Amino acid sequence: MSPKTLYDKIWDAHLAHEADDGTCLLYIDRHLVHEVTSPQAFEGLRMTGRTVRAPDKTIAVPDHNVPTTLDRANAATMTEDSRIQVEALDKNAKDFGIHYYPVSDVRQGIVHIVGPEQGWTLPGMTVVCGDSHTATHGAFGALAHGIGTSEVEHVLATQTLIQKKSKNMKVEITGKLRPGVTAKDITMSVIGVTGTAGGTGYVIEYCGEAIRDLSMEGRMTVCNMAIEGGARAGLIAPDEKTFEYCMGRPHAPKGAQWEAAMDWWKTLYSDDDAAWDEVITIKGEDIAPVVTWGTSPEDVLPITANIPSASDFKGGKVEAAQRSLDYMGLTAGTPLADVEIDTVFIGSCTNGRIEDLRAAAAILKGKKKKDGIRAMVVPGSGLVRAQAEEEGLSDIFIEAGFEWRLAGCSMCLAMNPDQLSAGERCAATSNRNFEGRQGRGGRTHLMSPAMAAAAAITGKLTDVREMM
Ligand SMILES: CC(C)[C@H](C(=O)O)[C@@H](O)C(=O)O
Ligand code: SF4
Repeated sequence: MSPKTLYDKIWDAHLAHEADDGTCLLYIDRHLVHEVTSPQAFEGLRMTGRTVRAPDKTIAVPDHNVPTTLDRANAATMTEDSRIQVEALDKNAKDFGIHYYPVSDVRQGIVHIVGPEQGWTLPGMTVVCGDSHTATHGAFGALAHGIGTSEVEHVLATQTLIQKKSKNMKVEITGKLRPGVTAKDITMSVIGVTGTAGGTGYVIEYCGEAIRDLSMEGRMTVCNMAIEGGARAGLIAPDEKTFEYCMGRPHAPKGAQWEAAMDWWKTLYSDDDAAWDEVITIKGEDIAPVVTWGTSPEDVLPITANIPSASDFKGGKVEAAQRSLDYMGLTAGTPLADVEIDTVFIGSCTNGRIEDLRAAAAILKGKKKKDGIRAMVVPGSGLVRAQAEEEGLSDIFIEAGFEWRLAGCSMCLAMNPDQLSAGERCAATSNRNFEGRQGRGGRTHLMSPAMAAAAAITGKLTDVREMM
């Protein structure tokens, strides 16, 4: 048999049909659904009298529009548009008989945090969701694609997806990370190297010692941002950590089924002599704690750097850099560590898991946020919130002056009441920083949870290593 990459193996195992022009039909193991990209898809089924083909493999949860304040059970906390979308999901989940975690359920949260947490996401699966950050699930060695609303309807109706095969890219992070450097710094640094278009046409497999050393939470952070680098999906080969994370989860296989699954999961790695269309290697020791200065995730620099000038760039990027600097209200040459912030947001599907909250709490313990800073921690799910409370992390956040919220996408994007106002500058642990992402005129600097916590204390972008 010819050698295969992990992507090739999962692809081949799910290929239902291949047409002469290379268009393929893939079988889908898990379909995750949220309230933003599903209403028209369910409407499409209704209009044509179709049902959901595999309700047992279809899992829905509202996340983008839900308020995160304690009074959110009161519908008046939502805008009209949000309420319509959430109520539509409530109704569609009931009418079509799919798995559902409503706002009132402690298991509710961001779809990409709930899937793995409940054991829906497992190695070797194909996972889709009408959401670009479905890439997150690749951390389990699952082929996880974001899809559009018409594809959501197609998967609901047929449990298959029309796809063309992508190329294989290997991104290897060798050796160890230095202290203060996290999964978020890895994934942002990779985009700093490849650019936001570098992954276009590829599925990326992340590997190397620094990736192996990451927890499952960290691996999810890395794969989460594969899409920000333009890739179709991100993948990490499953290993003992993956199996241990999955074992005993509510929807993971049990007993003999677990053993059978393990037989397949253990074959899920890229063969030694597999062919790669592109290989990128980064030394773990070369990665620093990074922040973004501009309005694209590729605008990444170590926290010790200065704000660049437009003339540092070439071609079309010159104008883009100037526009970014103007929008961000930044002056070239200023040290990044001198940039003052107004707001801190710790959360999102990139960094809203328990380990992220632990990392932020470790920096904040016994300290207070700077006066005048608005700071919030938004756990990625109700279960993350409960665990953080049990571990005493919520007390650390509250004593430091943070708001301790309920689960949702929150300030990651401006679709719910948690938003920046014009000109407000935010240290954010999310994954996108384009103009208006967190609210019209809002300015976003992306970074790790530990870096965001450090910024809350000083009121500026801060090198977390000075606080360790
Ligand atoms: C609303 C949704 C379609 C969108 C996505 O696909 O990523 C959102 O989750 C985001 O992060 O911008
Ligand atoms: S947390 Fe942000 S990136 Fe993740 S799904 Fe929600 S809006 Fe998208």
